[in-house]
Amino acid sequence: MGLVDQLVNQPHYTLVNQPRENDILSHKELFDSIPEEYLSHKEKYENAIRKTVLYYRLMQKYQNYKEGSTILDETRANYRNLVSFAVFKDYPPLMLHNGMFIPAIAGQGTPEQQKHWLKRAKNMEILGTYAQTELGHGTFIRGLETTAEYDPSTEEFVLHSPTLTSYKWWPGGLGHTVNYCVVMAQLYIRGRHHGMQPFLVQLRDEATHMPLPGVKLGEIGAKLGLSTVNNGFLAFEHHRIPRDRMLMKNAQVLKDGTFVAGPSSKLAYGTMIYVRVIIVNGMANLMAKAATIAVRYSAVRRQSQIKPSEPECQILDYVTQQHKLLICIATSLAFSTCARWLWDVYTGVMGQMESGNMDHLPELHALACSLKVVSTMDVSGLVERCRLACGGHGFMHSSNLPYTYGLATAACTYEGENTVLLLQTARSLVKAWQKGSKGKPLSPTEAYLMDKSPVPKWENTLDGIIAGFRRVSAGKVQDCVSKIDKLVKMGTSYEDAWNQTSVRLVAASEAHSRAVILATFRSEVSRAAAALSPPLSRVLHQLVHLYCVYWALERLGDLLLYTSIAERDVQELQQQYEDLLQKIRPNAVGLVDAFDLRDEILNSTLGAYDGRVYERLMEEALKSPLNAEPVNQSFHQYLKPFMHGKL
Ligand SMILES: CC/C=C\C/C=C\C/C=C\C/C=C\CCC(=O)SCCNC(=O)CCNC(=O)[C@H](O)C(C)(C)COP(=O)(O)OP(=O)(O)OC[C@H]1O[C@@H](n2cnc3c(N)ncnc32)[C@H](O)[C@@H]1OP(=O)(O)O
Ligand SMILES: Cc1cc2nc3c(=O)[nH]c(=O)nc-3n(C[C@H](O)[C@H](O)[C@H](O)COP(=O)(O)OP(=O)(O)OC[C@H]3O[C@@H](n4cnc5c(N)ncnc54)[C@H](O)[C@@H]3O)c2cc1C
Repeated sequence: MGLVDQLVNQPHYTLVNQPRENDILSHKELFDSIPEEYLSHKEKYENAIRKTVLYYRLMQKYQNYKEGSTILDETRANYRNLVSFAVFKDYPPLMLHNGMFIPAIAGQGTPEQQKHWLKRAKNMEILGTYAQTELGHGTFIRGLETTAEYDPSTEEFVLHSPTLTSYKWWPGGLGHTVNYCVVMAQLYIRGRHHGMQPFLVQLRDEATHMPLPGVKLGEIGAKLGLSTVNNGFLAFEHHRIPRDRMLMKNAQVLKDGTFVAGPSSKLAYGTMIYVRVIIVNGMANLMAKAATIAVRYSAVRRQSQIKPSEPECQILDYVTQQHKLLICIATSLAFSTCARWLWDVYTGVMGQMESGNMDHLPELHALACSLKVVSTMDVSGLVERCRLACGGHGFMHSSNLPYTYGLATAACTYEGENTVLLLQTARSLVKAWQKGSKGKPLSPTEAYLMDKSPVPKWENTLDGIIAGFRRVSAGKVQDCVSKIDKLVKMGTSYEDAWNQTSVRLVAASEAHSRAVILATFRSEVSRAAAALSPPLSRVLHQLVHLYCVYWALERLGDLLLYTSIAERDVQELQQQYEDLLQKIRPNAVGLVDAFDLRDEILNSTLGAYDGRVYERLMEEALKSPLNAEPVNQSFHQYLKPFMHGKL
């Protein structure tokens, strides 16, 4: 399906904008009469549960899960991601149920386990989360302390949290919502350690919802965002579960305690790769939402004059405002394009692994890490830029930009903290360099590292810019390898040499990611454009061009170091950029309208389609409980005595 077909006809569009009678968003009981900002911490959660039940009941009614259609396809349709923005400004308490619990069973369970548990989970008969992170460890998975000791005499695993730092900490929905979870624990059999394995554990009684004996549960408290996700803590006190609760698709434990290893110990980490792939698309959606809000507001808002003789102009006519916002439109398209490309890579590798071929897993891991990092890093920064571009009204919760920032920035940390994941990709790049230097073939996305041709004359074209970013990445990787080799030759251990080079390694990893993103965005749009009308093809190519030139200007230092770009090229690039802003400006509102995000999904006083910004801001202000009375009781209780010197 071409790019714009994907844009306009993505599955979720058919689901979200389906005929009125089936339209979930037409059910107004899903929405809040009182803005959730005015609810207490506890009320917010309870209201979120109310809406969750309504939302899922409607989803099950309207979004018929085709038997055999995997949760991966449904999630890919963006359906939940987009429509849930309408019902929940933050993510719902069941975000992890669909986002990780079900995918973990699908990816780690045997066919029998999938048959039994996936059905119950998809029918919402049980609710689950994914419990890996602990109070003391998030990144360093091998350092996690929760244990699962196999007892062959009873054919059970004994789960235990030996220390406070071993308490599971963060899993969404864990506090008070879910009654099951996939727990990642260190497996021991007769005192021997068999690595991290996934266990499907019941936490609460299915009838009373009371925590089971030996299970301690609670929520971790107020956070920067995601206030309705009910992130919680979990501790086990020698809690016993049957042997068949270890998810045994990859590794198995036989009745007598024999451990049968899987093809790779890293397969237990497979759910994280899947989620990182999904996050890239989620970021594209968040960017589309913020860009729609900020661009529409910038078309409505008039402020100051460009010429004294003229009326106040749309703030979108300021080139500085175009500089802030047009890259946001291009960024959303870039990441939605890359997300579909990465999803196809993911499904391809999963298919190969089903037949035992693990060869492409390392490249997929490196790609998933780097694209998850760059998409979350860029979108967090650009959503904040959208907020700032809307002045004071962008600071209002009713604009929905602060919430959108919270959703984006959280993803810089969860599913692998960004620095750590860039170092993972760097690990892959250094290994590729070392492999290529021995004449061995490299993976398709890393093959450019071995381009030893002389640095060509710089060209201010898309090909020239993409080739330039590849030169930067290859140059940075080579510098890292040289520094590490030099340190090791001086007697430094490889590990210390790696750590001393890690700032450069992170930069090399980001450069590689940008080279992949620019090339993918460009090629996918070119492929789609062939099927489009000339005007549409032209504007999409303008966005690709803007995206490439923007990042070339953002990374000038690197290009000056590793390519033959000269001063006059830079001047020309800057002019190209400003010309593109001027060309795209007339289509800016049409482009965000093409994201086709309904008012209910935008959930924003500034981004509504009718542009009645001021009326909506006032409507929302009057919903504040403080506006229910002209004088608040605190005047009589505190201020008046204080002002009269009596307090
Ligand atoms: C807007 C949002 C949009 C959408 C959202 C929708 C859904 C989202 C749903 C849920 C998201 C919400 C909440 C998030 C939930 C979580 O956060 S779950 C917990 C996530 N935690 C992590 O990601 C932990 C990060 N840490 C790690 O991954 C690893 O510890 C490490 C990779 C950093 C280091 O691992 P080590 O064991 O130390 O090993 P290493 O020596 O570095 O690497 C060993 C080899 O293993 C390879 N490898 C590592 N990880 C993987 C993997 N996942 N898959 C495959 N291979 C892996 C690595 O490459 C090494 O290989 P070598 O050949 O080089 O040895
Ligand atoms: C909103 C939210 C939801 C979450 N949901 C879940 C969930 O549902 N289930 C779950 O299991 N977890 C969940 N998490 C936890 C999340 O996966 C962890 O926070 C994340 O993996 C980072 O681990 P950490 O918090 O221990 O930070 P650390 O790993 O302690 O990182 C702290 C700092 O140390 C640095 N650092 C750590 N290791 C290295 C290294 N090797 N090299 C260089 N620098 C390093 C990091 O870069 C970072 O700057 C969630 C987190 C958030 C914020």
